[in-house]
Amino acid sequence: MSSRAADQLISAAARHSGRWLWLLAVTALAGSVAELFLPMALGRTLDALAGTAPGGHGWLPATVLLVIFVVVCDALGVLSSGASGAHAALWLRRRVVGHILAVGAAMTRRFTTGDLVTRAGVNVEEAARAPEAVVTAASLVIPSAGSVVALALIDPWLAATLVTGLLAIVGVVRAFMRKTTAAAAGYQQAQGEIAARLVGALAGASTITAAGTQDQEVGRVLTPLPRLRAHGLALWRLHARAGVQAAVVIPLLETAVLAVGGLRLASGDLTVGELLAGARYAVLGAGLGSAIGYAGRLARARSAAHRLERLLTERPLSYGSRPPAGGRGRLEFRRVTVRANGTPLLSDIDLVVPGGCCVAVVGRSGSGKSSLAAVAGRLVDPDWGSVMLDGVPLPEIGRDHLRRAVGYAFERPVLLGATVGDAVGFGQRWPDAGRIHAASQDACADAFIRRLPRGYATPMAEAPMSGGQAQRVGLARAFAQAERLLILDDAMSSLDTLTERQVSRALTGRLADRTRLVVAHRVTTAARADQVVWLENGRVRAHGTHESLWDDPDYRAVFQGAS
Ligand SMILES: Nc1ncnc2c1ncn2[C@@H]1O[C@H](COP(=O)(O)OP(=O)(O)OP(=O)(O)O)[C@@H](O)[C@H]1O
Repeated sequence: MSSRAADQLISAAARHSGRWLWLLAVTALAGSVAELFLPMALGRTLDALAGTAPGGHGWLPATVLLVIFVVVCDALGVLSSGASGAHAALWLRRRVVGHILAVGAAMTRRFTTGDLVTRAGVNVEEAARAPEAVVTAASLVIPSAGSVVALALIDPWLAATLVTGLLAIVGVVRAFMRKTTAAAAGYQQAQGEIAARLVGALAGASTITAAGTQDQEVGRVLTPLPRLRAHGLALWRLHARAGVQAAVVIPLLETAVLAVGGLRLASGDLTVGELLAGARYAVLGAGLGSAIGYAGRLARARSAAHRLERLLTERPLSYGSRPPAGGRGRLEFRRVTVRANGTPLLSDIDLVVPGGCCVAVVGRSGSGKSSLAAVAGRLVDPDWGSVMLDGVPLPEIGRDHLRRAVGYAFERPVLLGATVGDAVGFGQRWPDAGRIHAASQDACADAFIRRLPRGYATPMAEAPMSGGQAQRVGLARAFAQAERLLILDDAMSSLDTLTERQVSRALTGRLADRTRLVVAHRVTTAARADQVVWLENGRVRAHGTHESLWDDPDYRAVFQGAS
């Protein structure tokens, strides 16, 4: 992964930090410049009070004003650094979450849910701190560079001493930053793994309780903990070592400048005021040592930005702008191949489903039925080949057109929306109550929805549903949406026989004006369909009517065990 891409992401976040980052830069710059003048003003004030410099009484109020100015700049700096970080996080989070959802199903094939949540949550926060860390660290260079110039004006020997010490500090900061970036990457990786395992365990909470394996599960979820600890300790060790090095180098540097200044004072080449100013400039110049804190923050931010960049390189589905051509939902697969991690899930599928036809997709578990359903309505794109709806390749169809034309129902639907009615109308720009009710009737959901305390207006949180009821609402959602192509991916598996028969009747009756692709395990579903596509190991083993295939004992074996 290139650190250039991560740096570009940080630059983009900086550009979206709003005016606050500018305010931070201006206050940091102004405060640093004011701090530069402070030692000189103090030195002049002392010389004036001691009577070694003429007419210096104006220096005292100027010094007081400078101190007030520095304090105000500090306060504004704290405010603007927080606000700019919040703006950067907002922009990054929108970009990352938007991208994750735009890539869709393909994203969850490559990253686990817990890992994605960690990246979009913790890592966004960390990366968003980079712009502020860069600006603040850059502002530390100004007092150091200015101190070198000021010391050169007072005495070149003092300046040479400071430069030598600053080179040592820069070396410490650079080494610290390099090592911290690597340790932070390991830490964030382990964090993501723990989150991924925890989300997996929560999804299987019932299984874990039923198996009584909570204790083992805690151990499994926390398996990456020793690695997390090791990286955490490495980070602390790096901080501590750099802190000690800075704690040694900074006073040594200040003492060295003071010692050289003392010698120059003794030889009469410096005044007392100049020595005081020189000592203050040495402290100011050595302030570069505090860049270690910002370097640490920047290192974590860069490794977090790497992790975000890794997500952003996943290609989202891009849509064309064409409406689907006229037709009844003729679906055509041409040499469609889908792979995951190098393994073919579907190979060379050539298939034509006539418009308005009901096709059952059958096959043993793992034969590729869901994969076929996923490419049929463009939840994912095939790696090779193409899928066409009424003669138009799916990627050329505009998103709104495509999503209106195709409706999906799944085995375990996730019901989104504030109310039950919203969940049925989810995905429609202007949900139509009549359409929602009709779709719910076709899915045998209307009766139980009306029995809820507030019917269709019942909030989802107050409508706990069984697996079969959730499937019926999921079916209703698909029926309400699909204008041309309805894809049911094992979406009736939890329905009782009577309900399944009623929904099937709607599928071959009121919904028969659109093409229907029904992934099924039940022999009755295959028998009711106009055609059956029989998949085996990701290939079409046979295609025909159920009756014509039934003579084949291998075909009959597909349904053994299923009702
Ligand atoms: N994201 C993925 N990454 C890798 N392999 C996958 C992925 N999704 C599915 N597979 C594999 O692809 C094959 C086909 O899976 P698919 O879900 O399409 O089968 P299916 O016929 O629908 O199975 P079932 O009837 O059990 O639902 C399986 O071997 C499965 O392990």
